[in-house]
Amino acid sequence: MTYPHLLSPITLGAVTLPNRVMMGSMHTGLEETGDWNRVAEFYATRARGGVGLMVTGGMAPNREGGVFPGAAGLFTAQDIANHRIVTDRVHDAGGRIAMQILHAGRYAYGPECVSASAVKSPISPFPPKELDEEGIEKQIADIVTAAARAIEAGYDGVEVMGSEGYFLNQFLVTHVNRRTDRWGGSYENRMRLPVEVVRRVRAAIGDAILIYRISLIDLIPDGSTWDEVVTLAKAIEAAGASVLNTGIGWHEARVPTIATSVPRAAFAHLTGRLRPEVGIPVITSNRINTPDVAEGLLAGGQADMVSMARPFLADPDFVAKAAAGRAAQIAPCIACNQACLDHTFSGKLTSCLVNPRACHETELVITPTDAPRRIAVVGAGPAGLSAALTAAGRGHVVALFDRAARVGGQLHLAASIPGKEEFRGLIDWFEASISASTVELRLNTEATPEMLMGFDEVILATGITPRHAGIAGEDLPQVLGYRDVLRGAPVGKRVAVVGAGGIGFDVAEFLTHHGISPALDPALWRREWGVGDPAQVAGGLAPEGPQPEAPARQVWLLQRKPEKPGRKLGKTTGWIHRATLQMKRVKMLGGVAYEAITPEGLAVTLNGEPQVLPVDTVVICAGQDPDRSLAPALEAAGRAFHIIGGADVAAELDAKRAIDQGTRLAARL
Ligand SMILES: Cc1cc2nc3c(=O)[nH]c(=O)nc-3n(C[C@H](O)[C@H](O)[C@H](O)COP(=O)(O)O)c2cc1C
Ligand code: SF4
Repeated sequence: MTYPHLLSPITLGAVTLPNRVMMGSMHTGLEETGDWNRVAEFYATRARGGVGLMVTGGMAPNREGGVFPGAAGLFTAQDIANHRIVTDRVHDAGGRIAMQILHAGRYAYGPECVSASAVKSPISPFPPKELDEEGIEKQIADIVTAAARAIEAGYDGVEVMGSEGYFLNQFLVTHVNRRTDRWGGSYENRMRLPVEVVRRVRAAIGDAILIYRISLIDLIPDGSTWDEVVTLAKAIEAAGASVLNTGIGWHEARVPTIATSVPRAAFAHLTGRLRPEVGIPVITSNRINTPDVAEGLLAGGQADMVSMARPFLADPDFVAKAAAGRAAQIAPCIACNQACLDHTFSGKLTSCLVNPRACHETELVITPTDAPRRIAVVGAGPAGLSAALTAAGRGHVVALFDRAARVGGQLHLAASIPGKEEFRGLIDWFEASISASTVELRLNTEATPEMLMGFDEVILATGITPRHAGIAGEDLPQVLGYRDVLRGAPVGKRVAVVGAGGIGFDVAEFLTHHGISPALDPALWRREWGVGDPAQVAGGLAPEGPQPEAPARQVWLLQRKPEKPGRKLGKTTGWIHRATLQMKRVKMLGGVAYEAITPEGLAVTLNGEPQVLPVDTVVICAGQDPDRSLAPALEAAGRAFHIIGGADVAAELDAKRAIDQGTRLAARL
């Protein structure tokens, strides 16, 4: 496929971009490391990959507006000099970059946070201080100063963050803005702050690019109406913005907006609705992760540009590969959030499950080898595939063995879960990358110790074997392993899932679901999560609330630990899995002592009370053990080997760790 729309130039103010792809803003934590060479290399790598325009992660305009204490910003001459390292490197690489200014308002983590009114956010422990007239003036002045400094530091423009429920967004809605002065009350008054900010930023930055990120749908009660969004967009255009980028949902919204279970381009129709209302270009965003989807949106008139944020963590060369007819080799963002947003929210540096080099460009350096060796990799799951591809890319001679007929290992199980279909894209990418590489792929082949003897290095990536739960009656026919279930074994109507880790949750989602996956059907997904039309109801939440499909089965999700199931799920996605299972009326129970599986069901003791759960099927998700069955024979033959992935640590299936470990091992062989 070719991408004539995506790869056509567009002019924003004084700057002409070579294509219509923008890397959306992502706070990575890199700036806070103080290693500016590393920051510069992160962006320069993506500039070299051909992206039209990049936006930095949100920079604080002042201390009170930082998302967390110590959030980076342009406060001193040294800060400006540091950012200059980044912009110089990006420009040398032929790229363009704008700096996002993000004032967090009541989302700022700290007692100094400020907002329109003293209305605490449900996701922050800190009630904000209500700003007085002088305080508002100070906030505007600080944002304008940050913009002017960004230009001084060499940025091609700025993005003013006006969505996701941050400071400027907070002034727009009566829910947070209870003021009666000229900054509150009528919509004209409530939008005064963002419009004034844009007007003064424009005056401060000359003809540089000015992006305004506008919230198209707040997904909170009493959010903006569609008429208000359009009114604001027109006023922002008149105030001097070059382009409107779109934001979706406040952070406190209880609707997922970027998770993998959100359909691709689920909100692009709203950008399409805004586009004819304004004269400046509009950018669409969220869950767009392939050039085909992006091209389709532009060709269909939904937007003038496409923002992709996480896809540029997964593959810095997205645009270059699309342009070169190598789209199948673009490492896909599977929207898992495991190494990006989950890291951000745990105070760790952002990276990417698919691409461990993301934000580690200066540290995880993969160079050609000057001593090519023969390397055998056993197991074509994520660990083995990553090791094989990295080693072959460096010039080693690699053979990759797997007893299965396809590469992917446990990724196939993940891909079978409704809402995790993106994993198929990851398998496809591995397959395309292996066939474009020099790796000798030996599928349907059970590697034996004898076969491995002639190699210089042996890597065991043989994965896991599921563990038994140790419950009496586990050998009865109604007891199944999770692998059998996910591969399609018949299951009854009332099911106990034993073990409520990530796999237990996945299995419960699989078992309660029937019909098409909502992730593949935007209308179904919107109904399931209660997303309405912002033109009908302020904020865009359907008045009738979420309307999930009836569950296919009654499921009990059980764990021994006496805590609420799901504690260990991803920081930013755990709530989505819990909410999904609640909608499917799954009974999630902790503190369960398993007594026995009998023809009548599963006998347990719960809160000291013995009882029998009347289930016809029991699915065991009790963890897994490393499969190192080849190790003893190799050891006996005196053959050294490396162990990676689940074969190394099998506590929880962890593709992020597997890919990272495989890549890092092969980078140093
Ligand atoms: C790790 C991470 C950090 C982010 N930080 C910001 C930010 O600082 N400012 C912002 O406007 N959006 C931020 N976002 C949101 C992205 O710009 C984007 O809207 C979102 O990831 C959905 O787009 P995507 O599916 O293309 O990734 C962040 C997203 C991620 C994953
Ligand atoms: S960690 Fe997952 S969501 Fe984040 S960029 Fe990588 S693939 Fe995408």
